[in-house]
Amino acid sequence: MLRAEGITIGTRLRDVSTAIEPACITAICGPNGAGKSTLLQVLAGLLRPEAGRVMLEGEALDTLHPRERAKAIGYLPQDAEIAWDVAVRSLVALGRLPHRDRGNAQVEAALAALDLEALAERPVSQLSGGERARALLARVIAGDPRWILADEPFAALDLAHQARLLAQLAAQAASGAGVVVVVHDLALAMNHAQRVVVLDRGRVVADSAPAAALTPDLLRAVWQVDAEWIGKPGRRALVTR
Ligand SMILES: Nc1ncnc2c1ncn2[C@@H]1O[C@H](COP(=O)(O)OP(=O)(O)OP(=O)(O)O)[C@@H](O)[C@H]1O
Repeated sequence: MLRAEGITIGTRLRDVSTAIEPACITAICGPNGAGKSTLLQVLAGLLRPEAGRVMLEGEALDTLHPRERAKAIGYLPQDAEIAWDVAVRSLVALGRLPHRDRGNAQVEAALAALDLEALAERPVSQLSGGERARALLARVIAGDPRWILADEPFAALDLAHQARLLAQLAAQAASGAGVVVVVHDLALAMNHAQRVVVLDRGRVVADSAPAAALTPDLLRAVWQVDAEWIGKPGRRALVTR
């Protein structure tokens, strides 16, 4: 379990508690500025809360050695910058740093999972935005973390690569990883997450199975939109009125 307990950071997060479970996909949703990225950074141990704490599998996250934390948690920031212009394969291999091994098998598997084999020798400066996003995610997956925290991983991806990434994240969850994604696409959360945490102005306003969390009433209260879900479970679409 990855547990946030009473996290407060100014008005960005106000007494936020949630328990993220392994072996499933949790979506964090909410309007712009709701605190989603802030919460993800806190869960990754990259931002210290003013009050509250994060517990990773029963231990306080801030007591773990940074290398142990990096092995356990793979974090993909929103708009990640790449400091060095290395080849894609070398970038993905950086995901093995906490393990202090080359992890060739994991690197090749991550390249394949994100459809990057043909780009493996290309310098990252010569990638499109979506290709770059896939390379950064491959770096996270190559580290084989027990927890994957990804901030809007689908934002730059075309439809085919979105579907492929979803399948990849679902496979990681099926093999036991806890997957947390920040998403704006509520249909994606509804259809593919097992759990949805909704933030509004720094507070948790829903934390449950998607259909119970993303009700038309909540969409109206939080996003100020009149909308309804159509279609069958697992294939829902959101229609605004
Ligand atoms: N470094 C910072 N210092 C102070 N306030 C910040 C900082 N970064 C973000 N904020 C503010 O904290 C609030 C939450 O920001 P956050 O990035 O977590 O929102 P978000 O839900 O991820 O938004 P978006 O959907 O626009 O990406 C916002 O009001 C934002 O302006």
